[in-house]
Amino acid sequence: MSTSVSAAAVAALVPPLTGRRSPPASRVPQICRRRIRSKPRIFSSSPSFPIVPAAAMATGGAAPTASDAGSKKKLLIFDSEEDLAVSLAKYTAELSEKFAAERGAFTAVLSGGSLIEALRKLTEPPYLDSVDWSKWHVFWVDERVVPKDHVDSNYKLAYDGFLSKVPIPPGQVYAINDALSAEGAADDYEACLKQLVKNGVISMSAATGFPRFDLQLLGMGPDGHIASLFPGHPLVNEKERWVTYIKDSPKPPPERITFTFPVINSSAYVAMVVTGAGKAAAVQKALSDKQTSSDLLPVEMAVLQDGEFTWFTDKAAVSLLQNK
Ligand SMILES: O=C(O)[C@H](O)[C@@H](O)[C@H](O)[C@H](O)COP(=O)(O)O
Repeated sequence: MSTSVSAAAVAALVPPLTGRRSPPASRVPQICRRRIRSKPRIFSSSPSFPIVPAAAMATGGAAPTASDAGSKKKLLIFDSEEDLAVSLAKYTAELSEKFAAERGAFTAVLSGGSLIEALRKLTEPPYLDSVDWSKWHVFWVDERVVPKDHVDSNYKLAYDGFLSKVPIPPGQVYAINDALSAEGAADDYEACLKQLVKNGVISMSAATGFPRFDLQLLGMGPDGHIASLFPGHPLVNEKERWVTYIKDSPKPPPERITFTFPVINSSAYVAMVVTGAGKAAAVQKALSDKQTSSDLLPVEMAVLQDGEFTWFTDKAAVSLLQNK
């Protein structure tokens, strides 16, 4: 398992990304550290949730382009988790190819939880060989403040289930500094991101002034939380910080760091991977026509400024939706 170094080390060690070339792996240091029918079903829950043609999905043909993005939302419903995993791998691989070609790097953000298992097809043929893993830069939307070899660590979860099986240069995997307090780890991670923006590895959103990650792969809890942004917690209103911390997370462990909504909402692409009946009520609220602004779940506050937001769901997760 990789070890981490401080964010400050990135400034000195990660070379700027120029043109279409990413830093050679050797020069990059350790981090700062259904059976679906043949095609997924695409569902529109309200006029504000437009149907996007399946061709725009990674089901074949060209990968989606940034100019296609706008602020689109799509809901994909799979008959099985297996089919979801197949589609998610293809979607992710095509975005990797698109961003690697356009900017010489692909910035991918992971959450913890069941998302990692849903990414398993990326570690198998054809993607194991066809994806240009040297272009990947991996981040966490949230992390538990525990040692990286702790059973609760999102880094460990991702390393064991995904990162150890694909040849991403270790220096392009940005884990938190687990020697620091929650406050310190959040500051350190934000400093790391700022340095990587300076180096051109992470894009900036001209529209929001926050970093614009190429793809954020997120999960949602049964209570509608995403990242470590929980319903009713003041952190959901953070407008300045890129990364912040929580010491009273209702989901254990209590101490975590998390991206803020301005960073999540500046993404180019978000894949929201949600399966199981336990999440059906939150999915129903999030995709219902009757949204009220007073009691939004965190997942409802994930509204991209200029990007494409795709729900990857199974039948159980959408079982409470009408007209599915
Ligand atoms: O560290 C965490 O706890 C996660 O990042 C968290 O936001 C997770 O993604 C959701 O709770 C969904 O988890 P499941 O998919 O396992 O339900």
